[in-house]
Amino acid sequence: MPGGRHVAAVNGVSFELAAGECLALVGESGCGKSVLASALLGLLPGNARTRGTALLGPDDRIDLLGAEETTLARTVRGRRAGLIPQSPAAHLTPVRTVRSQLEETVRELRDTRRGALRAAAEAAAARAAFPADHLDRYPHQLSGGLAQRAATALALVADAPLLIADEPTTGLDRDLVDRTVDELRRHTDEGHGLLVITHDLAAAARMADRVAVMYAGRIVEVATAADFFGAAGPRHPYARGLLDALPERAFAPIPGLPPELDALPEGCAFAARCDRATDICTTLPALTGGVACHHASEAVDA
Ligand SMILES: Nc1ncnc2c1ncn2[C@@H]1O[C@H](COP(=O)(O)OP(=O)(O)OP(=O)(O)O)[C@@H](O)[C@H]1O
Ligand code: NI
Repeated sequence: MPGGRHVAAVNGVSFELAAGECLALVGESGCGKSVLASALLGLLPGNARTRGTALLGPDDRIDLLGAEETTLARTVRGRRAGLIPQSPAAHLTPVRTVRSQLEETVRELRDTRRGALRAAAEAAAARAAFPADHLDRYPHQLSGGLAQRAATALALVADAPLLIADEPTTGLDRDLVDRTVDELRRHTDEGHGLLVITHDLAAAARMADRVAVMYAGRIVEVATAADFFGAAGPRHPYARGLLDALPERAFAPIPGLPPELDALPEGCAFAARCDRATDICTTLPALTGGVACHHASEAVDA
């Protein structure tokens, strides 16, 4: 960071994602979701440091955190791991139309004959609800929502075994959110792995097999979507707070603010906002059995 400050944006994160599975990563703004996505794809700024391993398999397993940039650029990004970026407009090539970018991707990745290129590009656009009569536009001629759908179409056409979608439905109205979510679910069911980052818990409930909740740079809970959104409910007090904040539930926001990432407490980062916190919360709870909370196994007042 400027001024030589050091920010631990993501810490001790560990999870698995299978082919044909969708994992939703949720959590408040600034908790480290996009940094995690960028780290996995080697897209962090040059002054960022990563530690650990992130294996992408099953064949030709590669450690995404240890791989050389040239390897990531040539063989991983776009081919083995796709990204729908959080700011899609900035990632589209400004001087080329959406159609030409889609066709180019098809041409690079598949052995498609010329006539089939156009059809493949148009099919991908349709899947992402990108209107065919806008295909010949340049990125600067697109609204935010259209740029979002263009990025989704590009990711779908690239057909990578792993797709990381960072807020793929921002700026879309509910109808389009549902269409996009259903299309991404279909993509997952075709055998792709999907890590979807979202603020939209309703979208997560609609598409995810499992949910990972991030708070101040750490994963504090991983649960099946059925448990998380169903009768069992989340077990981490923060995760419960996220659900309770929804208008269709208690509509009760979590009081307080998350800690600054350059001034994290040694213990549980949520303790200062948590009504269950006790002395033990000054030590860091490990993620065991899917939850990182000293009080997770205690009964909750309804
Ligand atoms: N290049 C950078 N240099 C320094 N700090 C950064 C940099 N990029 C991100 N951060 C910090 O890392 C933290 C995590 O940011 P990140 O973008 O991952 O959050 P997020 O969970 O994706 O939030 P949002 O939901 O708003 O997209 C933030 O506090 C941010 O200020
Ligand atoms: Ni983000």
